[in-house]
Amino acid sequence: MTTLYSTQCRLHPSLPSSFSSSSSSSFIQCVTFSSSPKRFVAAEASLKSQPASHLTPLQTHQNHGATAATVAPVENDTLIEGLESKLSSVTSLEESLGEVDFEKDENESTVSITVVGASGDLAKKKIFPALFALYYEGCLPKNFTIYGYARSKMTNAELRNMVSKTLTCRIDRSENCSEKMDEFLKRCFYHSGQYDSPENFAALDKKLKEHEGGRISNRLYYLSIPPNIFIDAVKCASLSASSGNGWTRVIVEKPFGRDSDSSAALTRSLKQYLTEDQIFRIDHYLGKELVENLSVLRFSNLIFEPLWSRQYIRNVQLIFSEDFGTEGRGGYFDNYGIIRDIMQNHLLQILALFAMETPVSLDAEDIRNEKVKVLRSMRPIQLEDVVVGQYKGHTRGGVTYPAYTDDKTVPKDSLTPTFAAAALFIDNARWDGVPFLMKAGKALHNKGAEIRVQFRHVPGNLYNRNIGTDLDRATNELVIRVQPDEAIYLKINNKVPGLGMRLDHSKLNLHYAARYSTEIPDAYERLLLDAIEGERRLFIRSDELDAAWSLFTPVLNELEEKKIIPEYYPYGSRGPVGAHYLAAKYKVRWGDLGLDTEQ
Ligand SMILES: NC(=O)C1=CN([C@@H]2O[C@H](COP(=O)(O)OP(=O)(O)OC[C@H]3O[C@@H](n4cnc5c(N)ncnc54)[C@H](OP(=O)(O)O)[C@@H]3O)[C@@H](O)[C@H]2O)C=CC1
Ligand SMILES: O=C1O[C@H](COP(=O)(O)O)[C@@H](O)[C@H](O)[C@H]1O
Repeated sequence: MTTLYSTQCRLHPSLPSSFSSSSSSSFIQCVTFSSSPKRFVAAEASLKSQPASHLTPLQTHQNHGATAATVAPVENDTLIEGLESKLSSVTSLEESLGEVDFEKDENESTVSITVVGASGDLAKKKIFPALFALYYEGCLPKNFTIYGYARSKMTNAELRNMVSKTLTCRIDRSENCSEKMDEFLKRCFYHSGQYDSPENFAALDKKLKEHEGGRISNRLYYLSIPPNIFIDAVKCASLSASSGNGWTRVIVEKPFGRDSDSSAALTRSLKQYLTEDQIFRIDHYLGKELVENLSVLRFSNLIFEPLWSRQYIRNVQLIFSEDFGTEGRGGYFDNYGIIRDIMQNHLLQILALFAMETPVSLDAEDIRNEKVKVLRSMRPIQLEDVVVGQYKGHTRGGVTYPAYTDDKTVPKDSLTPTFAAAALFIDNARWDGVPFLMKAGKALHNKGAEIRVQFRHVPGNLYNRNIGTDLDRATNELVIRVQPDEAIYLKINNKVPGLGMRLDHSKLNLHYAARYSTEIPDAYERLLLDAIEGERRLFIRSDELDAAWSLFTPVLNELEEKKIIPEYYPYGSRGPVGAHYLAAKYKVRWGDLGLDTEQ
């Protein structure tokens, strides 16, 4: 096989002795890509004060390997059964799995990834599987170690057993899957400790140093713990387990506070121990393939950008729905509600990317500057422009679905919204008067996330007095289906073939499963890789966060102070009817009603 190589370099700031120290010294990381499966060969060289503009940004985790063959659905089942049987052998891993004998070259660097809260739901469900996927794809650096850290008592073997149960291989490239899993698990270790114990973190530091073997050591901490212990963990990691000669970064999970004040307090506390550059606030929706594609769609296609304004767009809809309730997370959820859980972060981030002006470049700061401008141009949200709902129990087909307040961790009289719809406006020249409608809910009839862009009427439409289709309703609509079954489609009016003249509303459809044979990476894969590479584009900067909270805090306070009673909707329904009145107030019809959907 011919192997093609290309090398790209990026400047990394190095923070030698503690989290908060600043240093003018930097080093360049060069990564060589090849078309062979082992395509990631990292070499790092020390360099002082090289201007970042001299460097090409890295784009590592795209597909550089050979294109995989499409696997027919019937074969997938067989493949999955095969993987399951391989997995069962991995689950019996013992401590004897042994540890990796890294080659020790002091000029090389290492990356140690510590998952703080490794015993928890997110770590098991998302973080370890994403790390394995990166390893499987050859995207992790050569010398890496993964540590799980939590209070639970576990041996390395027990952690490996736990982790192995959630690992899967790419369906389209399952070669050597169980060997890859074994290799990966050999790089996983566990350290039990308290989140507020400098001594326990010092013991972790000692173990990390043994793996790092005197080389340049880069450390990534993923805080997969409840927010009330973020600061304890950051403090201890900072004081006792930061890198001595490389970078130290911390990924912080949401929620970042519950309003402007608590968020600002969290940022202030984090900044006692970390610089802004070290904080990677994750919003996993930014790592989703179609959300990342938004900018590509807008800025690399001539046909969209000229239409992207109040002149042609009538309204924009951002819709999130889940067909299950808060099962198992009611304790967390009741303190936050759907507006904080989904709207203030995931949907607002999408809105900002959707509405921003063309950034100066693809650099993180240029993109984030544009997003902040959008957020700061937004009109304060009026209580009359918000509808809240809460799901109630429902029996269908002999199955009883619980009410939100049936959850034992939720107070019986809770008013916390599990559904919300809101109308938002951006008071700038591009978007003046265009309603951005958001809708998010749990325990609805389906699961999905999408962006719908409804265009204006065709002026003086020749076909208006026609002809099979009500053209007042059949305006163009661009739908970006983020999940599931990713797609981008444009609804257009088209002549029905035949001798007569009849129009129908059809779709130009870019359906990812049909167009691309590769599996779409999970959002956490992209974001973890970016954090390892120091790419901040998809992480939230503190001023973005402030602007997002400034927008939502007043209306959240008003909802709580006025004890607004949510509109109750049955589990599994389409949500409160109030959402339709809200849309109608702005002469909008929700695009996800299903009446004109998807042939
Ligand atoms: N789960 C999910 O789908 C999502 C989670 N998140 C966020 O990610 C973070 C982790 O989520 P998740 O894994 O669900 O959280 P968990 O509730 O599962 O907590 C993670 C771990 O933290 C420790 N822990 C839990 N509660 C406490 C406590 N009160 N005091 C000290 N330690 C505690 C436990 O480990 P031990 O007892 O072993 O120390 C637990 O295994 C949270 O900030 C959450 O909001 C964000 C998006 C989605
Ligand atoms: O952040 C969160 O996201 C999940 C939905 O994420 P998805 O990637 O599965 O769409 C949501 O269930 C959870 O309540 C929220 O905290």
